Amino acid sequence: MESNGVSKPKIVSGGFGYVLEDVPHFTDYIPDLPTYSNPLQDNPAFSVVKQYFVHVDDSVPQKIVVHKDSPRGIHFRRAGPRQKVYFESDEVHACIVTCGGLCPGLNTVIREIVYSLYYMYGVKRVLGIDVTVLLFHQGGYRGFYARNTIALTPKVVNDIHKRGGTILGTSRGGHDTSKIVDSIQDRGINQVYIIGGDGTQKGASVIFEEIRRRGLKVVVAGIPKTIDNDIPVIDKSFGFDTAVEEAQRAINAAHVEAESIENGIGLVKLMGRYSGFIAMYATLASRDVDCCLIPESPFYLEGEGGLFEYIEKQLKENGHMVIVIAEGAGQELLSESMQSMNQQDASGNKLLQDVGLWISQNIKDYFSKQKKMTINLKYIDPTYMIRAVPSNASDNVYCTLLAQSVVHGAMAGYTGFTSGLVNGRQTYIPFYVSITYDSFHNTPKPCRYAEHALKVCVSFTQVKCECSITRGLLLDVGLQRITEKQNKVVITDRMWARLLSSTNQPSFISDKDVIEYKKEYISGGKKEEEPATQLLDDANCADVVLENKEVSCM
Ligand SMILES: Nc1ncnc2c1ncn2[C@@H]1O[C@H](COP(=O)(O)OP(=O)(O)OP(=O)(O)O)[C@@H](O)[C@H]1O
Ligand SMILES: O=P(O)(O)OC[C@H]1O[C@](O)(CO)[C@@H](O)[C@@H]1O
Ligand SMILES: [Mg+2]
Repeated sequence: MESNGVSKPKIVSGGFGYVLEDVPHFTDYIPDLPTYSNPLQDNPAFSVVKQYFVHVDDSVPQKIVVHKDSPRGIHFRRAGPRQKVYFESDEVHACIVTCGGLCPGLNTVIREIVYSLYYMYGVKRVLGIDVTVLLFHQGGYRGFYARNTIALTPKVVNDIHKRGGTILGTSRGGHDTSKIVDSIQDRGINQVYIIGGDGTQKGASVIFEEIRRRGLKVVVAGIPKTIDNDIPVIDKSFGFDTAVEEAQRAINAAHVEAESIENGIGLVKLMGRYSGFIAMYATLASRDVDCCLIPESPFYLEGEGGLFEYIEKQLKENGHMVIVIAEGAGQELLSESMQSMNQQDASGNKLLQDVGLWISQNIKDYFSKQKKMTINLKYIDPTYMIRAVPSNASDNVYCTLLAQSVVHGAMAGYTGFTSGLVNGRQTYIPFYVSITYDSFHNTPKPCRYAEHALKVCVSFTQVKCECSITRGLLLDVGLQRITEKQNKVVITDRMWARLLSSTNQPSFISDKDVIEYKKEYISGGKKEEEPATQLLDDANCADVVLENKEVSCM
């Protein structure tokens, strides 16, 4: 199972191109573990449910739109309770940690993990990794090094879902794998629930590898969190709906302001560092927005087809307009006109310059210099408001299902996985480690040539790469399902077309650019193949999955 101390993906192949990307299990590295009957079978709430336990062979397809001859493609293990569990109730010592930025629903997930452990599995020892009770606020991974934790009981977490934020606190940076695993071992923790975004899941994955290397019976399970909805594979991230709903209030205010004054422009900046999902969905939901600018769709200001021309036209025709801009949009324009900051946060994420202020100033300057018309621009920045609110009803239900699923998986002895919704079904998605084992150079360094082959043949543990660099040697490949790349709005997809047709804004791209974009993203040109946008009705169509045979990467 191991290559250079890193576990390989568990891939199970079946008929008609069926591939199961399975999750690790204790039995992969600890022999002769005892099993126990699942206590849920005596729980009156569940024992009446027909076929309550998930069949061992149940899996969920990643792509549900298929053609007559499509192979069955990639599948994930279906989440849910198993007949046999690998822990006795009083043996479990669980802990929960929240990392990265805030997101509506964090407290709901914490609450529901505690409730599921207590009331479904009779587990009484659950810790929150948190030292916010002390002077030094250090939640997140940093919290592992501090000696302070908080005991989480149903009473403690009873009404936390009504509050925004996370009762455990959070942090960026400061991930030290061996210190974290030492702390887990010292405290006798055997189930670690890690709630966080792409960075957090990468951190969880290396924690899992270290735990496995030490041969510990400790589950590491992730719950994906990101307000930007930039985690691939899963349908959408919890808190996203709440954020979009909250953004409506800012857009409404911008619309009211703009409408009430001559040549009024309401400009709203929303979160979305690299992915414009919040801006796109908030725009589609509102119908008052005349222009939506996102990181995935480059735009320009001056000249024919530019933003200024469109603003002028809108103001002449309607007397007002509303613009929504994602925080990561137009960053290349900003760095052209301002000194590039190149600063990073503690986790290494690039700190962005404020595009909202920048674009407001540019619009004002343009109209005052051109003396074309007097405009009235109101800039609204609800950035943190949309993520600091408690989760709405549908996100609360979603968080509950995620939490219950992750607890069922942990009790069943699965580990090294993230719990996620795929095509409306709860699943367990393996972390894997983002590594390509380059047997030519005999190093675990990622080999970009092999990664290229991986793009074509993602589901197999070995590919033979014919490129001149690796000279036909076999390469072991692994990929980090959840964090291998960021989920982004695909601007050649139907959803972005729907947005363009609802706002009537210019697409800012020429036909030539579209052809180039398609060449790069769609036809497997120099950039990787882009997945269809998640959250789409036409997403998740089947790709052709190649046979496990030689793949040319040139
Ligand atoms: N490659 C990595 N390996 C190990 N730990 C990491 C890695 N990337 C990030 N982390 C750790 O994960 C934690 C959270 O990362 P980050 O601040 O990027 O937030 P995130 O989980 O991506 O959430 P958000 O959605 O807010 O960006 C930090 O403590 C960081 O040190
Ligand atoms: O200011 P903070 O807390 O680092 O978080 C800001 C970032 O977090 C996110 O919400 C999620 O990554 C981004 O959209 C945003 O840029
Ligand atoms: Mg992140």
